[in-house]
Amino acid sequence: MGRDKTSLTFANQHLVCLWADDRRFAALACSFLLPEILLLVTALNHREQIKSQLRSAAPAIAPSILLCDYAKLGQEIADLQAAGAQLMHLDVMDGHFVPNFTFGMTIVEAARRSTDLPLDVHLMMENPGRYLKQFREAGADVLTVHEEVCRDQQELADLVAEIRELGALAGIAINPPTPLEKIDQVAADCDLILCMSVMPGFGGQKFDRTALDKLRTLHEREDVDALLEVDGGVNLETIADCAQAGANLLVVGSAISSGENYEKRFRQLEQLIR
Ligand SMILES: O=C(CO)[C@@H](O)[C@H](O)COP(=O)(O)O
Repeated sequence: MGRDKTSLTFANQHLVCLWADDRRFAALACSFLLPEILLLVTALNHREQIKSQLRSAAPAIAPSILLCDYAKLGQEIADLQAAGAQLMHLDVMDGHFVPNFTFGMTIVEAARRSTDLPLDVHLMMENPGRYLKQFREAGADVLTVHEEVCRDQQELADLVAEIRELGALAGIAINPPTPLEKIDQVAADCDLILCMSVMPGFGGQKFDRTALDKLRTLHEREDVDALLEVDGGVNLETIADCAQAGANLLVVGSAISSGENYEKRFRQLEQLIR
């Protein structure tokens, strides 16, 4: 993507020179640039469309497929959608950043073929920049990277820019011990902020209430237009507090997958946030 940006800037500078020289050359240069411009416009449109879809659904439950039965993934996703899900949350774990493995782009791609709902892909991994394009091509609509894997806020900002250029919503996630100051310079320029309410890696952990203060602070910041998401230990006891604190997207894993009837569990949870 850095290369694309450079080539665009380079081409733009030449366009200006050529325009001064000869308008026919400028028109020719324009036609070379058209595919790049169309790609940028398509990416922008997709991102805006998914963002407004999620904004109108909010507050929305984002079921995590972490604990689902992967032998029947398509059916699990269909059942969650029938129960009322308006997006799916997919947890990618690399065994380095978190002490657990899950899956990569093949499962994201399988999920993509199973539903038209937005796929919210949480990258719990080192070096996410290496794989952003592949996850996007597999069908991710939201790509969330962790602050903790970045050297500094500039690296985080670069990942955000790259995700946006790929046409996905750019999310940044912070673990419970990470203070909001660590994302201060990027918060106003991303599409989603995920406040983890457990240390990432496993479902079924106890909710950490420090996430609520972060959500409240972000919700009050006028310069932050990002969707606010919370993940970990969100269940019948904690979901109302999360919504009240300003969470737009509430990731729920075990509180849904442990129940036999997804629809009933969905209704119970939804009643607490409406
Ligand atoms: O990211 C994670 C776990 O690290 C999750 O998305 C889990 O799937 C949430 O599971 P519960 O805490 O709701 O059981």
